[in-house]
Amino acid sequence: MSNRTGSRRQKAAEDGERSLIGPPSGHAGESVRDQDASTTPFFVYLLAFFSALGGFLFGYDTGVVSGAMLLLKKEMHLSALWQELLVSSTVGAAALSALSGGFLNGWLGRRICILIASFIFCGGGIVMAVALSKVVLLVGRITVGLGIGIASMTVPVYIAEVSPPHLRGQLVTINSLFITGGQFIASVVDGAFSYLSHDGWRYMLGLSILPAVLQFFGFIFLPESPRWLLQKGRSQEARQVLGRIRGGQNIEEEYDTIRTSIEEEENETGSGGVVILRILSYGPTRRALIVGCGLQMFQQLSGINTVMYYSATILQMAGVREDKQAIWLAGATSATNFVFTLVGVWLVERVGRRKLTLGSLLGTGLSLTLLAVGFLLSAQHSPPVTLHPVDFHNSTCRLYESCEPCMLDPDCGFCYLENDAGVFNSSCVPVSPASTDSAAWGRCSNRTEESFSPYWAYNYCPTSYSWVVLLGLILYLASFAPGMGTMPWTVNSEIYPLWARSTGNACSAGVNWIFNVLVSLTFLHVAEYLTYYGAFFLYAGLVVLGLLFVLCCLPETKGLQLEEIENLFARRLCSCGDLPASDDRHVHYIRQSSDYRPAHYGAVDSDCAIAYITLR
Ligand SMILES: O[C@H]1[C@H](O)[C@@H](O)[C@H](O)[C@@H](O)[C@H]1O
Repeated sequence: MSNRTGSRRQKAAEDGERSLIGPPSGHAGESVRDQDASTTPFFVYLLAFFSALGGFLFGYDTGVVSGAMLLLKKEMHLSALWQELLVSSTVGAAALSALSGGFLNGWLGRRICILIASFIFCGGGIVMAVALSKVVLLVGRITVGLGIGIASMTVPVYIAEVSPPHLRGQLVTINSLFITGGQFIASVVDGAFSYLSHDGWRYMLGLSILPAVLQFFGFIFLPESPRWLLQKGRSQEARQVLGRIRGGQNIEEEYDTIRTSIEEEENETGSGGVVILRILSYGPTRRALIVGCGLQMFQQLSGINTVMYYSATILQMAGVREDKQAIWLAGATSATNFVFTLVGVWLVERVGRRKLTLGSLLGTGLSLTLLAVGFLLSAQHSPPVTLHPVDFHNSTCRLYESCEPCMLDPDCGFCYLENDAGVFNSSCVPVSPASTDSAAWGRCSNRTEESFSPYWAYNYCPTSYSWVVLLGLILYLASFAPGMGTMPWTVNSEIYPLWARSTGNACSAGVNWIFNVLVSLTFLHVAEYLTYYGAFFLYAGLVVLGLLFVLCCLPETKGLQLEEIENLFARRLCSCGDLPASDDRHVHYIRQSSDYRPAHYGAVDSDCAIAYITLR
């Protein structure tokens, strides 16, 4: 450890002690640490609101497409490939732009990046609303994806940098609330415009222009992050902005901490060269990056987007047969996701990031297991195929004896009648090449609304165990949303030192989007090989790995100033044994900080001083 690092630690230790005692006498006002909600200026909330509109657009544009697709595939005669392209191209573009957003963020600043993102959102929205062909529509979807990527990595960083420490977790988590809020509003808009069978999709996709315009004009008047300004040597402006967002509080301590931290970071790691290489070659930032990317990876490996995407199918299994009804009820799924994200906002500063994430992972793992058991019971009691119509094309569908293997084959669907006694007169027939909504031929190729017309089940089987799956779905959302849905974004916004923050967030957001594409693109294939219950057992297993990862690697960042958090990664990432307290200065600092009980150390060997901190 260099002397400089030691000196910064020493200063941090002193700051920590100072904060325990309160501001020295003669201080002009409260320091930022001592603020509480009653003294937090309204301006900070305003900044958080306008930035989080980026999160709203992220949620809206990723969520709205499922409802729009139901209309689009009929109006534009979209093949399965085109449907897949229109959904995944946005997520793929988001991955690319999130990765390159790090450079833009460091170069142009947070504010300009948010302005660029909202401008791109407007452009993409307009292109989609007026698109006359599927190719133009694809261009629009890629454009909004570019906006989503930049917004997803910039907004949490901006909010974290302008927030006072005691509110930072809550304000950054509001961005996640806006993401799930965007997904919820998208499902309501989908429901409302689904009645407009001609051009309804134009309104669904185009409505995102409104929040984008609001954010663009809002940000013309809002300031740049003071931390970025100071890093760029624009100290006068930085001081002004800090004064403005702290609304008359004493900003000297915070200003000095940021400035000292920037100077020392430059001395320790140098200022030239490729940032990602500097991050990887410097221990504390390398460890932070592993934690940040790991959290984002496990967020997506928990299967959230698969569960959300297939919620309509799950509801159909549960007996919801009408398309429109399924769209509205899928809205209830995103509403549940939204409401439980609110619980996360409420809990983050009360229980801290680490406990929230651990609790969430535990619940997510258990509910995924319940989902898997529900699918297993449904598979074991899958209705038999009773009719075997002559198939002139010799498709594989004629070989199946029950619904389960039939629905797992992407080329087949289950056609059946149902009364109080259950399913009868059922057959397994090929799906129509034009649309998965009907069979290629036979009774289910031309269905009518009449009560004796057969049902067509594609991708699901009717089952009496649907309540287990439904319960699993609700418990899943209730446990995922408050912790795993929010904390990866929140923690990433705070764990990197200033020089590495843009690049660190770019990488971890990129990892999030890459795993998002991977999980959604592979789900149907995984289900084909492992069956639905196998796929959900697999996700549950991955969540257990995530639980171990968080248990061993995620330190608590609650209440610390951004400049102090780097210290938590000063030693090797530890595993979960216990080690007696040591005299290390860092440990001393953590122990003195008013937010904590004497620290609890987990370690594998004596080289490893801090693994985690038990909160009061
Ligand atoms: O944090 C968000 C949120 O949980 C969303 O519901 C999900 O769709 C996103 O992939 C995730 O990053």
